[in-house]
Amino acid sequence: MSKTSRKQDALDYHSQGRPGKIEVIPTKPTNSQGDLTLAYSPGVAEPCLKIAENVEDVYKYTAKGNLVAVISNGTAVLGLGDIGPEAGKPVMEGKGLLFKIFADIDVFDLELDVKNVDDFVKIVKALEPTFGGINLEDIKAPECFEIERRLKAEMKIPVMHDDQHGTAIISAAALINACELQEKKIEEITIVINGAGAAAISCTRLYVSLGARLENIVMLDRSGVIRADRDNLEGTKAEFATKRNISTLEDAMINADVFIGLSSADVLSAEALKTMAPNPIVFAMANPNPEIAYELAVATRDDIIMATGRSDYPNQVNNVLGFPYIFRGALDVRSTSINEEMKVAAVKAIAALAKENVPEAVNLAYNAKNLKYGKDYIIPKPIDTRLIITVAPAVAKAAMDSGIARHPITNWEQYREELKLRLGMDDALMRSITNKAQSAPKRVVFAEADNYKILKAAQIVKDDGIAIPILLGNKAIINQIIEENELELDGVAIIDPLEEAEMTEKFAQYLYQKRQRRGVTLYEAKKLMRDRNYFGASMVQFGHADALISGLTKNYASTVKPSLQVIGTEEGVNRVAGMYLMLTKKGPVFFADTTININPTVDELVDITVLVNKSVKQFNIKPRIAILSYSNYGSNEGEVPHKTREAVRILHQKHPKIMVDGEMQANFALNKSLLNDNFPFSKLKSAPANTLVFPTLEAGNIAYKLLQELGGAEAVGPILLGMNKPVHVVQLGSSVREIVNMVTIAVVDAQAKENG
Ligand SMILES: NC(=O)C1=CN([C@@H]2O[C@H](COP(=O)(O)OP(=O)(O)OC[C@H]3O[C@@H](n4cnc5c(N)ncnc54)[C@H](OP(=O)(O)O)[C@@H]3O)[C@@H](O)[C@H]2O)C=CC1
Ligand SMILES: CC(=O)C(=O)O
Ligand SMILES: [Mg+2]
Repeated sequence: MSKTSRKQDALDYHSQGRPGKIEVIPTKPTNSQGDLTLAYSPGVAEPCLKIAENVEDVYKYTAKGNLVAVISNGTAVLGLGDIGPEAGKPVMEGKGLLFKIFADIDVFDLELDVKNVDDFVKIVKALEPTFGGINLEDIKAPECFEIERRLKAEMKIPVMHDDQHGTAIISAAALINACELQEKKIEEITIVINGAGAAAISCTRLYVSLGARLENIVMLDRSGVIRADRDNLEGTKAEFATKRNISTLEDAMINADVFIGLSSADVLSAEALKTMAPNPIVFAMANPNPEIAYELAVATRDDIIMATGRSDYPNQVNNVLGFPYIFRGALDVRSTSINEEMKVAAVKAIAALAKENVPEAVNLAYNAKNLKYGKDYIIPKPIDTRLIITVAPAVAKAAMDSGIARHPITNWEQYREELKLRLGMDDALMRSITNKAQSAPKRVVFAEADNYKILKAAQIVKDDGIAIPILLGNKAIINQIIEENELELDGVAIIDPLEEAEMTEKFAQYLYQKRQRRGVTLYEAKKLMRDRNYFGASMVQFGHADALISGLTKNYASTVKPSLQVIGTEEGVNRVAGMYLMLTKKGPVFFADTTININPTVDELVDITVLVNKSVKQFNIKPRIAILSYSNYGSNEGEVPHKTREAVRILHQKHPKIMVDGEMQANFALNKSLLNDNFPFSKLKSAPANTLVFPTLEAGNIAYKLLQELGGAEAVGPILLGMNKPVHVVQLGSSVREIVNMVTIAVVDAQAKENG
């Protein structure tokens, strides 16, 4: 993409639709006159009076506790300089957006037309009743130091100048890890800091508090090296003046271990970079363009660890990794400020998280196969949802331990769950299914192990203790994929059916016995065992594995067939069916049949419902089943209303314990009041249905796909129902996440089948 089109894209992004990037959305119902009476006059007077009696109640009755002001006067906007408050507004709206999406913190961005420190402090101080915290942004040095110092001293809510401390925290975490990777000690490294403003001063102070030696640091501003003998040195600059007899960036770079850029674009040359010590560390953090272009730096030094403030290169060292979570932790314990202990806790939490295995969603988002702690991954990626559950609790705990928390957290497990819910990570059901799987992992055989996605999923389920993978396929090919992608599958069994004469003989004999009257000869049975779906199913049948996963590379029907022939259906069950677990914004809902029975008869609908009822219980959920149609309790005639009505009648008669009703339309099944108002006799009147049985495959299939695309629901499945042993077939081309989900379900299925 050309530079011009990127610029135009950025302008379009901001101008199209509703201009800007944020809006205010009510959090309470506003549909009726009654709602408005509560939201505004006269109802609103009640919380007003409560707060007047006890001012702390402002946290109970208003949004204050989750509201942060992002405040700037536009004097140091990114590396663009003093461009004014209006010109800085897109950045402040951007900070607001990041606060919201990464930490569910609401923001009002306030751009002040004020340069004078006294006036600035006076205005911000007066905002204390409105906000739970103050994030100062892009205010130039040296005024920013006094502004922050005075506001911290005079306000009882957390105040943080992000460019100073957010940047210091994240770059310190990155520096600790980069030193470790380059085998350097922080106490010994020589550091060149280019820039002597808000960010540079605060970063340097933090590095010193973490062990860096003042005498090993050279700081530069626009006039060159800050030397003790320079005239007119401002207070903050004097703190880092060097005694060395050098003047230029080029002088300072000779043999330096680390370059920290917090100045402006393209000020570091390749020539200067060449003179650095072996294994140099370069954080060129000026935004939007770094002190040296990423490509130039890595082309100049192959022993470098290179980071920028940008999201489009590896190692984004940007305060976005810090401020959302620091404020989240501070707000959640209602701390009176953000102190050193909280900052250091954030540094340690961020640095440690980089060493953990990277979730697949992060790999996918960055189009990476396998991000791993190393030179190109020294700190976590901003979209990593583990940041909130790692950094915010660390910060909150540090606030409590250092005695500045007014609202301590007592149940950390619950707090972490709440944090997950904040990001819409409400996959509580999937988490509980995962926990269940982890409580007794089972051996899962992967029929298509000569595939990267399958191997990656195998690694994840192994790492997470969900399953013990068994890989089927050609050993050389599988090992080559593992090696090429740096997967970690040491100790995992790889079985090539073509090398397993004994097992093949045993499995073929079995299949021959089962199918000899259905046209299968022993010779053919042996040949079939070369197909990994037959071999894998046989392994499960003979107890060499507990579950089979297949289907990524073949169509559904041809993947299921071998298992049906080898394993067959459950005793007393005549057919199999497919079910999806839909993780919707309103909670989990099961859909069936979405995969197998095209136009089920009445009996088939009954069988499907019985299978679904049994399977939903495996997930510790009490099934509440609605059999769907376009008709409600006889309101319409036709083939579908008739067969669904008849299925319900038989179910009520033969399976009275199953909580099922219908026929009904989907909105009645899912809306308790609608159902109660119109059909108060319904068996489902006390709560909405959580399981929907569709009259035809097309209805089920279309419904789940619409919900996925338009409703943003995650579909887990299809869960194969009715097999005698756990066999699960992923959809052609599934993602790693979908495969992992399927394996988790297969393990829970295996546990249930083992326990009868
Ligand atoms: N990646 C990240 O997370 C962050 C990056 N930054 C980046 O850091 C830079 C500075 O921001 P901030 O500290 O807030 O701004 P300030 O205005 O407070 O400070 C800017 C500093 O950079 C110095 N400077 C500017 N140009 C040069 C140059 N060519 N050579 C040496 N020094 C120079 C200035 O020198 P003088 O004192 O002589 O004017 C000043 O000391 C910006 O580019 C900003 O985008 C900032 C915060 C976070
Ligand atoms: C990232 C940031 O805050 C800045 O560049 O100013
Ligand atoms: Mg900034």
